[in-house]
Parts: sequence; structure tokens; C-alpha cells
Amino acid sequence: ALYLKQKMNGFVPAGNRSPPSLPSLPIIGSLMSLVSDSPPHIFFQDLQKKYGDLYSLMMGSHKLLIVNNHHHAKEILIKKGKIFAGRPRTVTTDLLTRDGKDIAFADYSSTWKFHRKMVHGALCMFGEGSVSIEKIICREASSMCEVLTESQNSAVDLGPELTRAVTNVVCALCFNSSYKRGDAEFESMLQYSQGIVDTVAKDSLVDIFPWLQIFPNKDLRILRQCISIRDKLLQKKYEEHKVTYSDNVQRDLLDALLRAKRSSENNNSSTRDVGLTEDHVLMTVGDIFGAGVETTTTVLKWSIAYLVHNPQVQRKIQEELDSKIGKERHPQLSDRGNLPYLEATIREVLRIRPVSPLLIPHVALQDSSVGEYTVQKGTRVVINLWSLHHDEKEWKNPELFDPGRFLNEEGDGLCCPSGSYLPFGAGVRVCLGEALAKMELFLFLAWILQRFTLEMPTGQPLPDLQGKFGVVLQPKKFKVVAKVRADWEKSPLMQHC
Ligand code: HEM
Repeated sequence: ALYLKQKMNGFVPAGNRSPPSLPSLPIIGSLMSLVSDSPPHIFFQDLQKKYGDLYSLMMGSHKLLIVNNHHHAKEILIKKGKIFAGRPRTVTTDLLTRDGKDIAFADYSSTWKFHRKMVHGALCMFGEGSVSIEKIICREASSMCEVLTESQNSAVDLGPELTRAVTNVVCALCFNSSYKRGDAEFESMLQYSQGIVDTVAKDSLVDIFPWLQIFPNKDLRILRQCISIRDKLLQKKYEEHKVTYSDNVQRDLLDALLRAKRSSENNNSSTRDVGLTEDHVLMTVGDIFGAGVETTTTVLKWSIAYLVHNPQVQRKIQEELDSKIGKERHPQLSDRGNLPYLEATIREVLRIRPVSPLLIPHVALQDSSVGEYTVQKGTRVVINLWSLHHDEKEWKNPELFDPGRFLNEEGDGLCCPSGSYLPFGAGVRVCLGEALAKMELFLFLAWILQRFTLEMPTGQPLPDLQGKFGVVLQPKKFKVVAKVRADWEKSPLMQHC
């Protein structure tokens, strides 16, 4: 109404107006309009019918801009990436990251830029083109195949085994170490990770109304306990590394961070101003675990859920593996270009069930605009990746699982049929582990499907495909049977793994 009044009076220049907004009350904001049985990404998608694909709402005293189409998303993430590179401070993420001393939840600053650049450099060192990361992933894939062989014909929840494999890859990168099955430290790590996933950044009430912290709160208590266990473990690894650290060798990410910290302490001009503390080192490693394990494991679980729902897709991947790799050798990273159907399947899983359906919220660091609308400094921006990946204008039958949509007409090469696809985000805050995650997804799935066919245990219903919304969108637990494929029992490779 105010806008119309202003416009009639000629106060508002064309293209200078606020986005449509949900009704809001003082203190509670739009909370009354946000009561819904649907998870937030689906609810926000539904609200488009009433408010259009860009609208705002109030969460307590914070203004949120909800973005549901890829043109606006790219304007925010890429074209105006630096303006929208901030992160909101919340009670739970502040607890998790010692007030934003990590990468994912830290606000945009020179320390954050330095951190990100350094960790990016360290990950690249192990990245594509380097043999060591491939060796690490293949070692874990081989160990996983061994476990599947032992348990074949019985129904197993692959979740813990996938988590162990992915955790060990991150452990090797961060600490140059790995865990055996059943290791006590590893078990406690699994427990605290799940506790953090269940409680952090869910836009829970304490994040909307920080003063609620003064009241007893079960989620916050669990989160504090999990963080305390995580911190003891990180501290232990840190102390061990300090003792064995040498300037001449860089064994892992923790060494790279130690070196950067020492360099900033020695007043090196390139690092002097960024103030890298012990907290920064610990929280950065914590971040890589937090962002690197649950996400990749969840995509693997979704892949398996969709493969048992779609045995024809599984068969097609296996035919591709048989014809391009055969049974005489293991899949390698260099096979990636030759296995378009497997790659297309991974892309389709990332589209249909984005693990991070709302990305991580961004914040406008100055007054700006999106499309024809103005956006005030401090506005929190939520990119609804779910809407982008299920947009009927961009995707034919978006709810249909169809890897073929990512293949060219000949079916022998990859394509991206729509720009409405950002599983790792984009721009300044794009996922730091995208290359690593893609290598893991490719190798783990190729190794498993080369040897096994995944099926539902007799009489069991197919896995639920709706998912459980939290800091990542996870499938509910399900069991599968991993059957060794015909001719594979006798294969020398099978004996090897
Ligand atoms: C399939 C697996 C993964 C998916 C789908 C994924 C997706 C994402 C998404 C959507 C974001 C948010 C981007 C934004 O806010 O605009 C993100 C951020 C991030 N990811 Fe990933 N990720 C995956 C694996 C990994 C791995 C393996 C690592 C670590 C090695 C990692 C490290 C990070 C970090 C540090 C950030 C924060 C970046 C920043 O704020 O500057 N991710 N990821």
C-alpha cells in the first residue's frame, strides 16, 4: 500500500521497489504465515503461487529474501557475488564455529578470503591431476567392496560404511590418517556428526530469537555436547601435528594451516593482517569435516536409493562399465570422460535431491537490487535450489528421475539442458569441495557397480524418496542387498578387494 501511495505521488522511480512480502507482525515477524507441514524448501516453492518467485518475509527481526529462479540466483551469486557474500550470525552456527572462525559460516572479510584461498590451494594440491587423492579414494572404495562382499546376500544399511569411507578420505586430507571399522574414536565421530546435523542451522527458534537461549533447550544442549566432543578430538590432532610438524614437508591440510599460522605470527607481510589464530585453524578443519562428510555421504545414499528404484538405470551403468573398463582393472579417474551415463546419473541425483536445498544463507553487505526489486543491506538471502532444480519451465517432468536428460542427442556425451542447475552453488561462495566431491562420487559408485548389483531385500518396500530436512536433505534409513554380479565371484579383482 505504501509503495502504491508513493508511486501515485511519484516518489518511487521505476524499478525501485521492494519485493512482495508475506504478512508480518512485530517481534514474531511472518512466523504465523510459516506454519506448515512441508519442509521449508517445498513450502517456499509453494509460496511462489501467491507471491511470485522472489519474495520476502520476516524471521523475528530479520528480513529474508527467498529466491526461486535461476536468473535472480545467478545475479546474486555471480554478477553481484561480492555484495551478497555475507553470512548471517546465528546462535547455533556461532557455537559451532567459535563465532565464525571457519569458512562456511564466516562473514566476508580479509581473514575469510585468506582462509578460503589457502584451503583451496591445499585441496588443489591433492586435487585433480595429482595421483594421491585418487589413491586415497580407491583405497577406501576397495575396503568398502570388501565389506560388501562379506555381507553379500544379507540386508545391510550402507550408511555407516559410506560414512566411514568418505570420513577416511577427509581424514587423509586433513590429518594424513584413517580409521578402521569399529574404531572407538570413529564411532564417537559418527555420533557427534549426526548430533550436529540434527541441531545446527535449522532456523530453529533460538536462531530467530537469540534471547530464548536463557531457557532450557534440548537441541542446544545436544549441540553443545557434540561440539565439545568434536573440539577435544580436533585439539588432540592439532597437538599431535604441532609435535611432528616440519617446515620442509606438508603432509596434509593441518600442516598447511599450521604453516600459515606460523607465517602470520612471524609477521610475514602477506599474512600479517589476517590474524590467523588457533581457533581459526581448528574451526577450518572442523568445517571441512562438517561440509565434506555429510554432504558427499548423503549424495551416495540418494544415488543408491534411486538405483534400487530404477534397476534399468543401474543395468545401463553396469553395461557402460563392462564395455569401457571390463573386469581386468579397477575404475580410475581417467575413465570419467568415457562413462557419460554414470556421470549423467550423478548429475541427475544432484538435481533431483540437492543435499543443500536452500544453500547456506547469504547476506547483502550493502544496499543493492535483484531484478527490478531493491534489497536493503543486512537482508538475508535464501536461494531455493529445490525450486531451481524442479522448475517446470526449465525441466521436463522435474520429479522424474531421468539421467538421460544430461546426455546429448547421440547419448554418448554430457550436456546441461538448463541453466537452472547449481548443486554446488556458484560465485564467491561456491562449494570449496566440488572437485573432491565429484571425484569421490564417481569412484565410489563406479567401484560398487562394477562388482555388485544393489537390490531391495525380499519383501521390503522401496526406500522413501521424500527425505528428512535438516542442515542437509537426507534420505531415511534403508537396507539393501549387494549381490556379487555374475562372473565376478571368480574375478581376480574381487579377490584383490
Ligand atoms: C556432493 C557433495 C557436496 C555438495 C552437493 C556441496 C554443496 C555445497 C553448497 C550448495 C554450498 C553452499 C554454497 C553457497 O552458500 O552459496 C557448499 C559450501 C561449502 N562446501 Fe560443499 N558440497 C559438497 C561437498 C563438499 C566437500 C567434500 C567439501 C570439503 C572438502 C565441501 C566444503 C564446502 C565449504 C568449505 C563450503 C563453504 C564455502 C564458503 O562459504 O565460502 N563441500 N557446498
